[in-house]
Amino acid sequence: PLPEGWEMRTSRSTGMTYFLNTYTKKSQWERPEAPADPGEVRCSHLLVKHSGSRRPSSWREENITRSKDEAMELVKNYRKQIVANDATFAELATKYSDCSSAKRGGDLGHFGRGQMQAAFEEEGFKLKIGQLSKPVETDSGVHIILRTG
Ligand SMILES: N=C(N)NCCC[C@H](NC(=O)[C@@H]1CCC/C1=C\[C@H](COP(=O)(O)O)NC(=O)[C@@H](N)Cc1ccccc1)C(N)=O
Repeated sequence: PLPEGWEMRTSRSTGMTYFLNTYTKKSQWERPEAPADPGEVRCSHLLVKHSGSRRPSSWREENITRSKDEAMELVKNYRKQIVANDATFAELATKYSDCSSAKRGGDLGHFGRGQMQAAFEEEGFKLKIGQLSKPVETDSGVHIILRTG
């Protein structure tokens, strides 16, 4: 079968088979090997900054001094609470995320490729809708990402 998100079509002019990415409506001749790239995704994230963050300050804390290891521990703990249904992603992001998106339960809206830092983009585009990422490190700090759209 074809990987997720692709459809097989026959060219009306040449009768040749081609493949359509049903998300971006782009087509290609080669048979796809991987699920179709969604073009853009919608994600929420919970960011825990640390002393090595590119901007070690946030709405929560003027001067962030925790170590990267402490940030990683916090993120793993938040992830455990979400997976155990002890708290929702939005509740924890609203309370603890060092990103301004905390005000929106962590929602970043939709974004395409080339907008976010590489590690964040890679994970965000890899997640299925509704899936929670493992901890992801960027120059901003340590994130957990929830794909919502
Ligand atoms: N929607 C966009 N295109 N906004 C520009 C994103 C820039 C991009 N940001 C990142 O890659 C990380 C991952 C997600 C958030 C983020 C970092 C920072 C926090 O880290 P800091 O910059 O203090 O190091 N939050 C932001 O940018 C926020 N404006 C994101 C946002 C907040 C509210 C509503 C929408 C988006 C980058 N290329 O640096």
